[in-house]
Amino acid sequence: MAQISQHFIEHIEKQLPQHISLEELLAACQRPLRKSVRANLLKTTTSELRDQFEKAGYSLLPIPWCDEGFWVDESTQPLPDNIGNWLPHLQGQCYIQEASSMLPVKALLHDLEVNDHSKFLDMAAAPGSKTTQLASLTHNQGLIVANELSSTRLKGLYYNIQRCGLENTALRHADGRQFGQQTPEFFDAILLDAPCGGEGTVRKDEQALANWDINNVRSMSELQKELIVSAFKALKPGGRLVYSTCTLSREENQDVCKHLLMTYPEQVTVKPLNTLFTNADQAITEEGYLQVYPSIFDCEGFFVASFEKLGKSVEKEPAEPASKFTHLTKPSAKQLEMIVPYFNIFGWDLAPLQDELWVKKGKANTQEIWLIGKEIPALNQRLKLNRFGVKLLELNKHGPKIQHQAITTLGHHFTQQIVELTAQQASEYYQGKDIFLPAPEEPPKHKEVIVTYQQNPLGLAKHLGNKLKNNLPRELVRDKAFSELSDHAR
Ligand SMILES: C[S@@+](CC[C@H](N)C(=O)[O-])C[C@H]1O[C@@H](n2cnc3c(N)ncnc32)[C@H](O)[C@@H]1O
Repeated sequence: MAQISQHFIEHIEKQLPQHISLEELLAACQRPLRKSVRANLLKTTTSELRDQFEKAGYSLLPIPWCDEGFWVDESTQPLPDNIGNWLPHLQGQCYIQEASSMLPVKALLHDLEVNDHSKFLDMAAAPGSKTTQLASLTHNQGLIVANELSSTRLKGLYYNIQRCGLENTALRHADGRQFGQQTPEFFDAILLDAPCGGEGTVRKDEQALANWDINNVRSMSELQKELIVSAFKALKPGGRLVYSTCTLSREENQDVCKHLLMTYPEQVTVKPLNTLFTNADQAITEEGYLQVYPSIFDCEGFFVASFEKLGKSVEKEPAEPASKFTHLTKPSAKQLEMIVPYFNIFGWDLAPLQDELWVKKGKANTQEIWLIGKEIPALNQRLKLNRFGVKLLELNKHGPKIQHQAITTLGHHFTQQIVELTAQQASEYYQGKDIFLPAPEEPPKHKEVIVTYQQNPLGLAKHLGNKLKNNLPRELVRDKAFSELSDHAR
């Protein structure tokens, strides 16, 4: 049972809009949260994912604001706790994401024109539910900078970005408050899913309101105000800023938005969210923000506000560029003569992307070939990016070797050297095991093969005739990987 501090109850009672009853809110806080999942359109379709759940015996309910998301009815069988080890999850076809947390990206993209030059910033991005949602809905178009302050959480973000096949995302490990100064008026759209008190998460975390303290709310609000101003400065005139939290207190929501409006009275306007989805008006505030209480729509509490930038907020030119691509060089003609034919073996013609190839010095006399989007070099002049690009190859004295990240991120380009696995074999592959072939066959001339399951690339293996030698990176091995959801639901 959720423990709810009396101080919180007294505080929120004063702030509730007329149509929200305190009793209903407190009762909703005690109900367990419905689980929801979102299809990653970079790796599957919504209907394919629905089929996988329905085949396992689950009924699904649509989420009104997210066509790719659905609630999973657990009344007949619960979802397994270790759903992260389920093959479609490991392959990045789905993301377990709270329904209301799917709102901010929907608001960010609502009527927004997106093209290959669009620049997005996800200012507080880990563990990546919204970064991956954004890339899924924009089909890897443009460039996303995913920033995160916590180094521990950055690792999870990187894992999810790779798992979900994001090609266009650069990671940054910095305080979001730096962007306004370092990249003024640079991004077309910015999501600030701010660090917050998490009051809306009590249905999932019974302790979320146990030790509630107004002082924490106030200090969080100060940080959020600095972050929103930084985000606004980093936004191009005409650009879109979405501010969101999973908390309920006005101090961390409306007051933060008010601070932005008061700081830039001439340059900012609210984009009302009342038409974002059918029934959005049940959650709309008088300012045009969405304030989802756990008692409406039966999900987590969430707050979402959307703004448009009308005019410049920064007069000064940005400071000198911070860093250059000092550790990267362009491939030589000789290297290109090796790289391009090598990828032809896998059925991918890399020649049109030659301008995006870079060489980096690897470990022990190896060289690495990276594919780095055209927009990144200019951005890296301004910001020190921590991780970017897709590692395609390692070159050593034995020749080139294709890399795992190339397979999972760019797998759709590869048409040759493919071995399709059964569900059982795919689970064994993720468990780090070699796959013994029931009928030994002549190994192909080129022994490196891409293993797929349901046509989705899982990684690399070496075809030795009687077995496929597992080449999955050790850190991605999952001893408990499984293929059948229903077998694990008990
Ligand atoms: C609400 S969570 C983000 C959730 C994420 N957007 C998602 O959907 O998966 C807020 C994140 O902000 C990070 N954070 C805290 N202070 C920050 C700061 N000053 N700059 C950037 N990120 C910060 C936290 O570590 C946390 O990961």
